[in-house]
Amino acid sequence: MAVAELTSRAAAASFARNNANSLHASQIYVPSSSSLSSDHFRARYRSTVLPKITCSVNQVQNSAPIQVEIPKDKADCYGVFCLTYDLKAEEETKSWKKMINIAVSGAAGMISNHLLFKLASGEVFGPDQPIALRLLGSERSTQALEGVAMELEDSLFPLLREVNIGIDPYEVFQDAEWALLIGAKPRGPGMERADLLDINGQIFAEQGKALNAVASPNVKVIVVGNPCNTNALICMKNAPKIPAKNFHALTRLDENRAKCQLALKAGVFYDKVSNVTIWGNHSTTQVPDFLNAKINGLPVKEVIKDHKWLEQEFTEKVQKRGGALIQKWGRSSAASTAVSIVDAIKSLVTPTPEGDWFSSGVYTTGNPYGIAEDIVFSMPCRSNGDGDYELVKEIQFDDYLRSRIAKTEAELLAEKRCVAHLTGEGIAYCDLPEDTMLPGEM
Ligand SMILES: NC(=O)C1=CN([C@@H]2O[C@H](COP(=O)(O)OP(=O)(O)OC[C@H]3O[C@@H](n4cnc5c(N)ncnc54)[C@H](OP(=O)(O)O)[C@@H]3O)[C@@H](O)[C@H]2O)C=CC1
Ligand SMILES: O=C([O-])CC(=O)C(=O)O
Repeated sequence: MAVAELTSRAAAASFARNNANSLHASQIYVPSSSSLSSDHFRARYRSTVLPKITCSVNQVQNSAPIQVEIPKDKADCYGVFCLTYDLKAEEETKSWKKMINIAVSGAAGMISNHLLFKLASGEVFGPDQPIALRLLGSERSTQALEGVAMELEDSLFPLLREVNIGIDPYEVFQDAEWALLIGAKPRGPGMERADLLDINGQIFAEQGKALNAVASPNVKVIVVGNPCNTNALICMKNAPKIPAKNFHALTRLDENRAKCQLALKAGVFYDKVSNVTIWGNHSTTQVPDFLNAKINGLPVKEVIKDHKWLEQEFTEKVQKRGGALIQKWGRSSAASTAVSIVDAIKSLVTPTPEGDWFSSGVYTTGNPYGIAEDIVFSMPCRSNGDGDYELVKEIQFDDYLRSRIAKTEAELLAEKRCVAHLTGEGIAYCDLPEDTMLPGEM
């Protein structure tokens, strides 16, 4: 075994951690690899001060032990990702953009298991955008997170340059430019919706504080964990340094579901359906808007003449699609949710096609539709591809759409009152209008 340069504590520490079982105590050898030449690699080590255990690393040829420090927790780089390639040293990577940091919570969960591999493949941010993944789990999922990191290692993604895993959001969210907040407690049998709001709200309050403290000041946050609108509001309220506009609740899955149903009814492929807005809450009060939606550039109501179907069957099908899927699959949508997260991010980093828009749960303050201020509500957005968005102004309303919007708005206002203790707005008072459901609970 030839000896790699052990100038890097991180590489040695990582190697030690990953190989501890197969090595003699206190004797750790670093494998030979041409790719470990000092010209092209330098090891990276998170600057966080961590509790340490030390072990010695022997170099085979001179056997002088090197003291390396192995962080006790998991908030450090993982395995092969401790090595950072000098991107400007190679012809094929010279033109790549600066690496971006993407934090993902619930990283050992089902949705993440699809999403992380899409992010790492380049499908989301493009083939010249190297990324670092910062994966947040909990005590429960520490082992599972390592498993995820191992699969990422074994996938040999050229664009994936760093993976950090950890259980402390103040470490994992460090310098995050995107935060995809997926981890949340599922509603258990007999659990009141108010209890779910409280338990998950606490998670998102904590994560908001952590983002505020350590993330990039312009971090874009997409909240997926349910109830995602109110979780996004809580997260935002606990992160006053981050622009409120940067917080999104994922309703893109609902938009995709609506497009699918409209395409099916009209007998066209999905790509002919555009301008679909989901209004309001990611719950069974959400409003899939068929008044403004188009098929082949024509108003949906001109193409689908069965307006009763639109008002009743279509609307209910979209609202309850998550539950229908759980009944078939035995678990909630994970792959299609991951796809919709990809769609949501791409909609922010690429210009919206002329005349079209996308749905996202965003902060209502200043909205042009007369929707109550200070909640997170799904609305039609456009982006010029810089990560930001604007609300679409040219929207029609009729009595049906207004009355449906009022219902989902009332639900979100009630949810907000229920989490006042987590948004810094006083004492919580829960008067949820009825026990409405998450899409997956039907
Ligand atoms: N907005 C949308 O369109 C959709 C939202 N969802 C929501 O996304 C979330 C994740 O779904 P999915 O990945 O399938 O779920 P999983 O149960 O597979 O994973 C979720 C992760 O959440 C974490 N978690 C569970 N309980 C708690 C808790 N008490 N405190 C903190 N974290 C917890 C777990 O991470 P760990 O063990 O590391 O703590 C777990 O890995 C759910 O809230 C789901 O309802 C789902 C589909 C669509
Ligand atoms: O309730 C859930 O976890 C599932 C969900 O949000 C959906 O499928 O839209």
